[in-house]
Amino acid sequence: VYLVKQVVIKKNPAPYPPGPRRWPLIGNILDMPRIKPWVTFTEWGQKYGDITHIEILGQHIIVLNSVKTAMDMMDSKSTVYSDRPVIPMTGELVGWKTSLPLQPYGDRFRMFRRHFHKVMGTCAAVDIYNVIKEVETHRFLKRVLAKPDQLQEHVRRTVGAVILRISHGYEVQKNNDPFVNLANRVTTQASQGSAPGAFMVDILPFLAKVPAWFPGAGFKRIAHEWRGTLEEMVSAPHKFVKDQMVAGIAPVSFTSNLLEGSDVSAEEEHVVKWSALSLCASGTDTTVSAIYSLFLAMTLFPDVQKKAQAEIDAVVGPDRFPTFADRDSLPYTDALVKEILRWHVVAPTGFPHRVTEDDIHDGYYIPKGSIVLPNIWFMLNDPRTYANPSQFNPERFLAKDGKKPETEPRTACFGFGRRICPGLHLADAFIWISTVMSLAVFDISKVVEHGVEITPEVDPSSGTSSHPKPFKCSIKPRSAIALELIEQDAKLSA
Ligand code: HEM
Repeated sequence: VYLVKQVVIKKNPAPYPPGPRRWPLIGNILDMPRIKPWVTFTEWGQKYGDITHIEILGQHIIVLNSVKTAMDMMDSKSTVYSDRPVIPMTGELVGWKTSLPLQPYGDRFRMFRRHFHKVMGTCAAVDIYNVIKEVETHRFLKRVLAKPDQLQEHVRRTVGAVILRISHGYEVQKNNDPFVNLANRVTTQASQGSAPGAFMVDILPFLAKVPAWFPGAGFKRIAHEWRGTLEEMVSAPHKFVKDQMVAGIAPVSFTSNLLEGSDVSAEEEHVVKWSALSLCASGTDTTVSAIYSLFLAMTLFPDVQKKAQAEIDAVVGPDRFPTFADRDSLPYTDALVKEILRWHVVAPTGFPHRVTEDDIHDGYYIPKGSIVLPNIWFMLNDPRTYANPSQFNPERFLAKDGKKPETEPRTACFGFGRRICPGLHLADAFIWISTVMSLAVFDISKVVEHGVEITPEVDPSSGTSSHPKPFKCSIKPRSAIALELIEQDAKLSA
């Protein structure tokens, strides 16, 4: 062992960052958490510091536990820290490697990012979609009023409707819309498939060669089924746009915008198709999780709800819905949205970046090919940054009595560097309008069953996007005027 150590130390230009003890051959394979990985990553952070290193069968994995380190690596050295790893299950077997989230860093990646930047790269660019969000959120409130016990389905349907309208100009007409259902299936499967440690083939890639009938190769059958769903989601809505364009009735959308013009090459069309898919897939599950967590927080923290409602009542009054034009006048509600993004961390371990060159960071050796995982959950629950991080307290984001607001969660929750979430302006606006319109007209509270008040459990799921555990809550109109507002027509005028 001593001799081996000598060789390693000689070969490497610096030591690896500290981490759990590695075993011969298997390295840290037994240390890699499969469930709620952010809990273990946080323990590592406390034990080894902000940069932890593990190795699994020669694959170096670096876990980061502070925003500063994540920025220093993935922002400041973004040319080296912006690739994506090869993910055997989701990327190769299911086929996601063609989409933006798994696109290798390079020219095609830049083509994808240009598309996103054009359509949603600034607050002003996403303003165009505000009317869609307001109208669809109004429709959401109507559905919640009719069937409050189906909250999660209503959130999924609404987010799916807005995203599909933006990506393909498709207006969801009725319950059980085929494209919304398809999009939901695709994103759920992707989230399950890409959770760190969920599939053994991601740790032992040679398993990909095992035939599907082989005992233990159930993952291959799953991959085959998921690939079919993915391919349908890439082509079916795209065909819808093209048919509409031929008929001259296509509304402006991400896809129609990028397909317009006489000569779009086959390669360009391919990227447009997959860009729109990336938008739908990455934008739906994440936003659903955030909006659902808003209802969980409001069930658990009635005082916060009352404060936000008091602010909305004072600024907007009871006779109309709040709109985006009111945002600057509603600082507490704005702080509430920040606290939602901090308290329920939608992407607790971010999305892995891959290092394309050897690097020495803070005196530690980060070899080429390392996978970097930011522990975003801890970054947003770090007591060095947030006072009483487990407490739900929007006021932390308001300046008060000479005290500065605490750090914006958006510095971490949307990821880092050149891979930062390209949908962040859209997501932020969407969560804000859902919050403000819902609280304007509804009281959300705990349900009472057989005389007993049920307190929902806070138990977020594992997965690339983490969801609150399904819960029951009571959702009732706040007043007769609120009921009237909800029941008004919700027409799409844009
Ligand atoms: C609450 C909502 C959302 C959260 C918390 C979130 C978070 C994230 C995170 C953490 C990443 C990984 C960044 C990195 O690699 O460092 C990401 C990537 C991405 N997000 Fe989001 N996101 C949200 C909503 C959206 C929306 C609405 C869209 C599209 C409209 C979207 C599109 C994407 C895409 C395409 C990527 C891949 C970017 C790339 O690989 O270059 N996201 N998001």
